[in-house]
Amino acid sequence: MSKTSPAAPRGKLSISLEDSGDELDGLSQSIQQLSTANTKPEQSIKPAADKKEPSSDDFVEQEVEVRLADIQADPNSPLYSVKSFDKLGLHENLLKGIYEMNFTKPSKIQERALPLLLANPPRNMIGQSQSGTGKTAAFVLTMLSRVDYDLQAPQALCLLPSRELARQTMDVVEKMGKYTPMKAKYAIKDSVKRGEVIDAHIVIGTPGTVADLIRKRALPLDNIKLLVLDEADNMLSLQGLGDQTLRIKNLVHSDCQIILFSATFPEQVRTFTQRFAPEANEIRLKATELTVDGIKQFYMDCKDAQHKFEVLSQLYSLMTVGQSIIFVRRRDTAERIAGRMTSEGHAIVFLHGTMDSIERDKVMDDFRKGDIKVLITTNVIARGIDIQQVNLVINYDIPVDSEHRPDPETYLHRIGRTGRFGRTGASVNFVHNEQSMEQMEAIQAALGCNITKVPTDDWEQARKILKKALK
Ligand SMILES: Nc1ncnc2c1ncn2[C@@H]1O[C@H](COP(=O)(O)OP(=O)(O)OP(=O)(O)O)[C@@H](O)[C@H]1O
Repeated sequence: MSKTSPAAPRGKLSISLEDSGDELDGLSQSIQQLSTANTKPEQSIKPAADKKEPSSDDFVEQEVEVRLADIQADPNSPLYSVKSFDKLGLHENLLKGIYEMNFTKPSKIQERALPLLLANPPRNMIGQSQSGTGKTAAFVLTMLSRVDYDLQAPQALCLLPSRELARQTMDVVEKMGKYTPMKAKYAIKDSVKRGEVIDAHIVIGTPGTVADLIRKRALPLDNIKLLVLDEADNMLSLQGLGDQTLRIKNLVHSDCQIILFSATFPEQVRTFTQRFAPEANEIRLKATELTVDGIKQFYMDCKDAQHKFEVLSQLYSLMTVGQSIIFVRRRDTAERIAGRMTSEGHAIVFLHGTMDSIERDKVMDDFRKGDIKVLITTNVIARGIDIQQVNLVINYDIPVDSEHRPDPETYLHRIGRTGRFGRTGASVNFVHNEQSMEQMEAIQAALGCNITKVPTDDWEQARKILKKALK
């Protein structure tokens, strides 16, 4: 695959996503690009058969695009960039895939990370950017650019924390790689037949299954030149998947390019990430830059645990919500609340980690298609899941870590299921006693964000506040 490669950077780079550098100079150029970018690439690629009469959906889509263009022209936005995709050193077949996905301009993380990721000799990367700002495209395009399509063997291995995220990432790989001869394969539960040896160029999986396949010699690692960890802080956390991830990393060549991406890199994993990906180029956010402006954050003060359910039920009776995700701490709570909501006439499904693969896939597919509007779940899908129609996230239980300490990272990932790529959304936290109030306040202080009260005794007022935020 021929590639117009940008000049390789000299030495290690450490960038803050908010540093301005050449951005102001590029503003007028960027506005010019926007006015042409919106029409040019899509028109040349979309087949004529796609043309149809405008429907109300088109107007919604157009509105988002116009707003997105404004946001992408704002130097303070994480979606801002000065360059177009054509200037990032990508192969034309990948550009075709990108434009067919209706991406017109890169986001800040894409613009900054891609030239570093594609430079030769390959260099490790630790990349941080807010939720919903397009990190997936950055590492997917790197995998698709780096593999040798003439070699039928796994060359890029992408590890992520959940089956659902693996499936979503595969979808992006297939769309972006549509005009390449790439082969990609899952390494998730029930995806590889007994006796099968994976020969796909790109492998996407969860660490447990990947480790298992390596042990069974079903996943050869000799040609792996790229190891990607999405949700890297989670993949490296010692209470979580850190052990398995480290074992896998120790089995790949020492000169393999290591790419770590996440919206969060808490202090306690920083040293470990730097050891895991030595000499990496780093793109970091400050603690105060982590929240996404488009997500309005609220809380509702419930009288006790029982009242939380009444408030939830009332909320869904009064509000017209697009799609929403309710997060709870425990699997049994998810099932119990789904049962009670269903008996009260609300259409809701649950998803958690002990369900079998077929059930999980069906729930997620139904929710993604929009057949189901409300999903209640645990932290299993707190990270990475991208469903643009989700405009409300409810923290039925405030997120805490395994030692019951407030967990700002999980909070950020959970609320980040809405407000994707410049869209607006709302999150509502339920507090019901002193402890949960303190936990929420600790999260608010850690992130320096504003969480506004919505009354539980004046539903007309509550409806107004939330309706405005959900617009
Ligand atoms: N340049 C772009 N132009 C338009 N849309 C984009 C662009 N890049 C990404 N998107 C879209 O933005 C959404 C969010 O992207 P993505 O899922 O990669 O975010 P993320 O940064 O990985 O978020 P998270 O931290 O939650 O995992 C997706 O729907 C994706 O298709």
